[in-house]
Amino acid sequence: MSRVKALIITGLGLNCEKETAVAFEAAGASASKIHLNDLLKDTTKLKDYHVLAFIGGFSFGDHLGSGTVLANRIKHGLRQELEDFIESGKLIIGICNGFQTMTRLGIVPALKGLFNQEVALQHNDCGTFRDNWVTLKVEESSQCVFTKGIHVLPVPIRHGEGKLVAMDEETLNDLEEGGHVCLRYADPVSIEPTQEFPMNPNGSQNSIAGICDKSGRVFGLMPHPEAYISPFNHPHWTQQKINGTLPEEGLGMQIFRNAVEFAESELL
Ligand SMILES: NC(=O)CC[C@H](N)C(=O)O
Repeated sequence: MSRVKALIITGLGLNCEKETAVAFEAAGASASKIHLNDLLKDTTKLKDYHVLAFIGGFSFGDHLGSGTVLANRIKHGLRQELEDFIESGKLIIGICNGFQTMTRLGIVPALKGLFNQEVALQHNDCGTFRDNWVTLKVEESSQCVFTKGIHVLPVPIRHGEGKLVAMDEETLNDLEEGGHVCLRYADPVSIEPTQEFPMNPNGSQNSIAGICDKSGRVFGLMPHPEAYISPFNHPHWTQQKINGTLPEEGLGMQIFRNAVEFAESELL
């Protein structure tokens, strides 16, 4: 077990804490699950960790838009500590509702500094909640620490508000040119980014599924890598077993391994 410590914020309608903790632990870290209210009562706890995870779920019932209330609670109760955490070079991952929260908080992509919202995750173009597997193409030129060395990633999505929209054309260009785009929804055969539904489940601009800040250490994505930690999570695992392509572990683990390895080499 490495000395890397991951903090998973729980409570208030979030619901992916167990699988996210299992993923970090399988990658060699120790994972603590702390209720947001407990963290807000003692905000000094945050500095004891190397990796922070904002997880998936339905925080505050998605009222006022997914992630909005949670982002406000954090902005008003943990702002300085979060800024210090980021400035000290530590890692943050936001998955689904966590990504929505991070964009509302303005800690990703943070093109013009922290705590300015620059992108939004809007209602899916199809108008409904979607729950299906997608293929992600990794932008290998991105500085993202979490996606290093990965080329293609099959993962599930489950969200109603996942359409990434930049606040204006200039922001979209800056995202593209600054290496902030790390994941795109792709056609599973050609691995080319696509706007086509349901391969692109929400209509995200430029097929964007995940982005990072300029350091590559603050990362958010709509799909759920923590839901592919066992090879048997994949809907086609029996076929994969027959044709010899069943991986040894779920491919989502690569994201957590990258995080733990980076923290081990840079932060301990
Ligand atoms: N799985 C999730 O985290 C869902 C996020 C959010 N509640 C949505 O539906 O968009």
